[in-house]
Amino acid sequence: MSRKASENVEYTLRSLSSLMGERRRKQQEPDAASTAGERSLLAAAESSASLHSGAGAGGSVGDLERAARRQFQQDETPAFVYVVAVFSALGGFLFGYDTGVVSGAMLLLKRQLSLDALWQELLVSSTVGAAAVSALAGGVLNGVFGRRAAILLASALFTAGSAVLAAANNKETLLAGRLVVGLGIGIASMTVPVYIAEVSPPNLRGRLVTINTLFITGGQFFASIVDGAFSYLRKDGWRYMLGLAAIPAVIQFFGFLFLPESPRWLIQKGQTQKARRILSQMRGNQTIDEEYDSIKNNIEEEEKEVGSAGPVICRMLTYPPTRRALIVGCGLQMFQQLSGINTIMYYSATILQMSGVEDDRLAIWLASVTAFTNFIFTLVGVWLVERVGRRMLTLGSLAGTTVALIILALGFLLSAQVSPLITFKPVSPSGQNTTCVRYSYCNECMLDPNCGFCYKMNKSTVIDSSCVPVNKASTNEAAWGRCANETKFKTEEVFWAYNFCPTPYSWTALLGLILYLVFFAPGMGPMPWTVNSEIYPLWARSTGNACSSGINWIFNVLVSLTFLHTAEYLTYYGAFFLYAGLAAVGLFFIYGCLPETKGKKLEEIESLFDNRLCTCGTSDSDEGRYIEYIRVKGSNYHLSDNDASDIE
Ligand SMILES: O[C@H]1[C@H](O)[C@@H](O)[C@H](O)[C@@H](O)[C@H]1O
Repeated sequence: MSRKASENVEYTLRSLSSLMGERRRKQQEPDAASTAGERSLLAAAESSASLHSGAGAGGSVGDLERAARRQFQQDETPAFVYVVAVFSALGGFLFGYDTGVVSGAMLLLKRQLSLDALWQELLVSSTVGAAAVSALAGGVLNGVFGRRAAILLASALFTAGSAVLAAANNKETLLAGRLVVGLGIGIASMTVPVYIAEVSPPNLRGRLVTINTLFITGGQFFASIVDGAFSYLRKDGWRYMLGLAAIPAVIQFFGFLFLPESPRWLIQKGQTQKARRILSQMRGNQTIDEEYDSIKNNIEEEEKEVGSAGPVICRMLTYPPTRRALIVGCGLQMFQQLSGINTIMYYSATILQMSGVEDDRLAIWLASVTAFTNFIFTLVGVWLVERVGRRMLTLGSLAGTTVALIILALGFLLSAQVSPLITFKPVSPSGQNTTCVRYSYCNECMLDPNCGFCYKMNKSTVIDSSCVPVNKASTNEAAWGRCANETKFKTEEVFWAYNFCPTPYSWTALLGLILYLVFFAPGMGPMPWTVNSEIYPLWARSTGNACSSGINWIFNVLVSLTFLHTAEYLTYYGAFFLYAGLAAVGLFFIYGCLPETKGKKLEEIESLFDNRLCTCGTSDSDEGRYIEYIRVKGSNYHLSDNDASDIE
């Protein structure tokens, strides 16, 4: 057992035996009510043990331990913790909404403000870029001003940004609004999981933090519905799409004016009375002495061990346990993005079009089915996280994601192999040269962002096919020729495919897409956020989360900006095989390096990183051992194999 872990056990035993001493002392005092309360608790535990084991009142210590555990689980968590978690998770909702809504808004914006490709790219990526910067800077903000101030600032930024976007009259103002919203997203993405983790009781922490990711994917789903609904409002529909985010932002802002600061941050800043008050509010009928002492001792110990001089990031990098935690946290966030979630979400409409969905608007609605799948399966993650634990959930999820990526890549590979031949080469009306006429097959034409595929169908065979320039103002039609007028497609019996090719293998890609979301959403989606909120000691928590969230956003930009180029060089199937390869590397990393944090107190988790990095798969870690608390005489006890015998 590591030094830190043994100190923890020692501390727990010390507090347990002193409280036991107190218990015996008090038994002799005429405190009838409390003795009766205590007896009833122990009697309940014993009778429950006998009931479940059939061993009678003298059942084994194991039975008693199990019964005590059951008893503890029946202890009510006050509704206040849930209220706090939900209000904080509105930050996640805004993160999801603002990153998701832009694709639909852009369809309308580019027409109304005649945006060229560069401006479209700027308006989408500026938010993610700003989020990366503010997530990194959010560490200092969190450390100095606290979690509550950071969340208030994020909701103020969301509100201001949404108002600017709704009222914008030119592209420059839009860019400013998107940057402000991005700053809010970055701060929220790193603060909310930390705040929720710090106010939650250990047995619910994973579930409550995962709710934040449920809100992210919920925000993305809601954004896709709003996109669909307002896409009918050709003029100014985008104002509603972008401005609606102000509503949850204002709710969160006013909510947080009344919600408390994280007790852990307050203890760190020496505001102990306030911290005790908030902690008891959060724990309801459970007393807080042990939790409070353990946070306080931990802070003092850390200060002795690591010191408090120099920037936190330097201290983190020179102190092996936090350095290892940082590598694990950043690695998880990096592999989340490298497995391509945002490309999959973004290209889901294309994948669906490959499967024969021709109507653009239908494709937008179907994309909301993708977002819905992501959302619903994140809910499965919320359910599983406290059952199977973070490690198993992440490993299972990434393994499934890798297989799904391979199926997706195979779908594209098969489609490329039967890609329709180009049989008709029309001459450009203006006589200008176009690269599109050079291609012989649809899959070459599809990878050129300037060209689209125009064809007719004879039963299930593609005929009279040509590769022609796309209309720069609307990718729904060609620049000239048979496919130049969207409204005439039906009468002329022609079809237009931009970014995809008609294929009989679309079902394989569709299967890959669905499997991808089913596997990714419960584990790889939420776990990087959840695990990062738990693995750093208090002094390093804001900085650790700032770095790992920054990595998440940096890789988010990198993957989305490089996807089209990667697809151009490696083709679609090459790009998805590449993601599958990266996900497989991630699988080894997680297998070796990610310890189980389920059920542990935040103060105990640091000791999981005492051993050499990447020995988790083989080490004798406490994996699978569930640490629970039982309340005896109104005190929280840490129940372990050693101390169970102390309980009569
Ligand atoms: O955890 C979230 C979630 O999976 C989202 O769907 C995705 O868009 C984000 O990039 C990710 O960080």
